[in-house]
Amino acid sequence: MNDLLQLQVRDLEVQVLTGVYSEETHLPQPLRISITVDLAPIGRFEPDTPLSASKSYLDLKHAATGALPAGVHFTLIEGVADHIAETLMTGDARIRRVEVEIVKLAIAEADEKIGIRMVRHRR
Ligand SMILES: Nc1nc2c(c(=O)[nH]1)N=C([C@H](O)[C@@H](O)CO)CN2
Repeated sequence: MNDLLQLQVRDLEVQVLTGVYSEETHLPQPLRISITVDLAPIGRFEPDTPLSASKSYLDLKHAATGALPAGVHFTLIEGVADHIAETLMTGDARIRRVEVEIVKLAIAEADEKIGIRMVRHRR
């Protein structure tokens, strides 16, 4: 069985211009975004192992915030997920798999969670 290091950011609330319908196409709306990235870990992390031996989980947060293009409307939240996955994959060749979950907060009528989970593997 292969060893695995997963980095995560969970429940990040981000305002994104997204939506299929005309009433959604002008204003950003809140998405709750969670990301998991799979890496092959080094053989052992010692107390003094530097960050360069792993990957900063802050890079995941950046992919879902600052790296999203301002002013671009994503018709589907799948497009948001793919932009995040591509930012992470192109930024670090060690990443083997990216999982992005997005909940569209504005459409919940009670406490239900409506959205997607996308998994992209490096090819
Ligand atoms: N798979 C998806 N289904 C739907 C999306 C989406 O982005 N991906 N979006 C909508 C609408 O924008 C909806 O949220 C507005 O109420 C519907 N289905």
